[in-house]
Amino acid sequence: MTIQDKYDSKIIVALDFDDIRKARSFISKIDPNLCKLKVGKEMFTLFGPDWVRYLVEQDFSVFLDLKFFDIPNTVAKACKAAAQLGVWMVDVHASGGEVMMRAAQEAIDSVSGPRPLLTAVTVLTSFDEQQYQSIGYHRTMEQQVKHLGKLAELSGLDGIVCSAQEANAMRVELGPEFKLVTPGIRPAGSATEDQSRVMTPEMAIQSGVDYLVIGRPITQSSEPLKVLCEISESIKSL
Ligand SMILES: O=c1ccn([C@@H]2O[C@H](COP(=O)(O)O)[C@@H](O)[C@H]2O)c(=O)[nH]1
Repeated sequence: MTIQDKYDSKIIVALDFDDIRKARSFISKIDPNLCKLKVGKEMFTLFGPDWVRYLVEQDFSVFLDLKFFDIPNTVAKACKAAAQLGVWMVDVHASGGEVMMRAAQEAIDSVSGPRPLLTAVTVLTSFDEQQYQSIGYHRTMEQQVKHLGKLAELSGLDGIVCSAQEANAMRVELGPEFKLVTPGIRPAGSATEDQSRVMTPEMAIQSGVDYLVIGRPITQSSEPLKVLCEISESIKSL
């Protein structure tokens, strides 16, 4: 049984702050009904598991986005440790392969109580076709996302991290229950920064995405709460 999703928000705010006071100030203004939270490599490296535990204690659904990619035993142990923190979602790289993903799933299942969702990163949303080809894959990027999505499904995972641009095709390929988690979300007019495969929140929801990961357009704004509420409102009736 997976950890119950008590709150139905589809927005996951990427908490990529280097200053814990700023992160705490942002969190003090929101509540778990409004959004879920993602802790990635920066905040985890700076502030560690105590920061994750704190967010879980505040009743937020936390996505621990450390994108594990290593030999099966190492990834399995890391996933087990993540599950013990009480997070709602954790991820690995699908490129780690079926044996690694199955080991991660089994490790998470071995933890008593409800378990986190386990998702797999397909092709990073910062990649465009040219950057992707430069690392030597023979498939097109969309074929590769599809291939890794199928591999994640075969390995028993709950969903994938992909770009919203691939969501329609992945929904057809992977069915209605498989979770589609999409970074690279940019409200109209926002800077794309290092993201290549982007989509607006409204279009992403209409493409069948389950969860929108949004970082800088909210966290770097002078009015983060206002931006978050506007995005939340814009997808409410979709
Ligand atoms: O393919 C991926 C996988 C993960 N990410 C993470 O999502 C956020 C996006 O932040 P923005 O500021 O909205 O660009 C960030 O934490 C990434 O590590 C991703 O962007 N793409």
